[in-house]
Amino acid sequence: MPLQITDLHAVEILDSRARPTLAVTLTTVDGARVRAGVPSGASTGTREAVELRDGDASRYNGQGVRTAVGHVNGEIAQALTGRSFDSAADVDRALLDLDGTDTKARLGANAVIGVSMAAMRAEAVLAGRELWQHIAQVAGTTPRLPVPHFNVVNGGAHATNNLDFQEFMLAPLGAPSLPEAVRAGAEVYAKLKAILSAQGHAVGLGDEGGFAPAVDRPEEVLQLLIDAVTATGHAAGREGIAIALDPAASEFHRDGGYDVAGEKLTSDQLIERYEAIVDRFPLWSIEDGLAEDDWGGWVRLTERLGDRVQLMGDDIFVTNPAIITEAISKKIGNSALIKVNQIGTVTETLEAMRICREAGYTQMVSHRSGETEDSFIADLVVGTGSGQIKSGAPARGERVAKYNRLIEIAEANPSLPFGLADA
Ligand SMILES: O=C(O)[C@@H](CO)OP(=O)(O)O
Ligand SMILES: [Mg+2]
Repeated sequence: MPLQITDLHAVEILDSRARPTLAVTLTTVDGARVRAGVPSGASTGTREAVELRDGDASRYNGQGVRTAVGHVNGEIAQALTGRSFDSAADVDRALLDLDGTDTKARLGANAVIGVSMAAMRAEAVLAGRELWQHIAQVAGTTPRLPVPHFNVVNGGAHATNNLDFQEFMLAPLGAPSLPEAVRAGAEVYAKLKAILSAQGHAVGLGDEGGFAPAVDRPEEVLQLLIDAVTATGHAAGREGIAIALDPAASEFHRDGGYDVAGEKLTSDQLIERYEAIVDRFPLWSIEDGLAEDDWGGWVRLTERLGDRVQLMGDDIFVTNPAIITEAISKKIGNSALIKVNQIGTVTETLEAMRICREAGYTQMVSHRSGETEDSFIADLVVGTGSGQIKSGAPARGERVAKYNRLIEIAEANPSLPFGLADA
């Protein structure tokens, strides 16, 4: 069914960090009316699509996002309304043509992704399908419920503590179902809070809803997580709850070295540190273990640890089909983090995921540290069957909106498989 847009409208709203972002409402001639909220990162890769954004909270001036909102309501609305598109992918192509840059810097990647997400939603409504079912149809994939990855301790750019590693996640790989995985995550989260409190730590939260204790050494945090897992009666490891890390190493890569808990490490020393961590803890995945510009280090990291753990590229790959293709040819990592606003259209996101699938790279769909209540990524992960999602802690509305949508899909579709997908 053709997609004929009669109205396109953006409004400036707030993200979960009290910074401006935008929501786009799209109406079709058939009366479908859908909305999409645009997320925004803090530890962004330098090669991400370029959003028109404001500065940090202290420099909030509303100018960047206001410009993006103006582009949706002006130039983009003018170009798209009244036209009939064969598909949401056609809308994405029109957006790319209209922007005319490689990075979406002119119209703003945040303006573009908002319209793109809304177009995919509208197409699903017109096809009479749930969004996840429609995405599976468009991508030619087999739907599956993912293992949620709960970021329960926040550091790096997401918290004001001195912890250099950014994310410590619980991955209930052994859970029998999605709702049970969410329940397990919530149980351990509550236990971790109790353990931290009992040890005199503050239990304030970082940007993604995880605790942000004043602990510097990553190994100490990992031990706390394992204590919380076992104290709730779960097995620590792949048969129960495993651990996933996102050190976000670009953020502590300075002057050619890596600053970890007061030490300056070379790439190889940091790789050795990861090997020791993998020996000692039930770690199953490391995202951005090295910096985005340390491609040589990434090759060695993959040689050393690629058979033992998932090595996922986020800042280094930025959901970019061309960069992922190059990285695959250089045997860098074995997995990609997938963020729709990193590349800027849903079509290119699905293309990045297809390239990964064909190369045997696993994929994890991800939120951003600045989020809205939009749960698009829950449908994206189910529809593409990629088997893994991260959406922060099992707390805070903008994070649980995604987990709750997954529970809703799981309850309504008991025959959907749950768990990791084959690479
Ligand atoms: O590094 C990351 O993986 C993300 C999401 O957790 O953080 P940000 O959105 O700040 O880039
Ligand atoms: Mg990351």
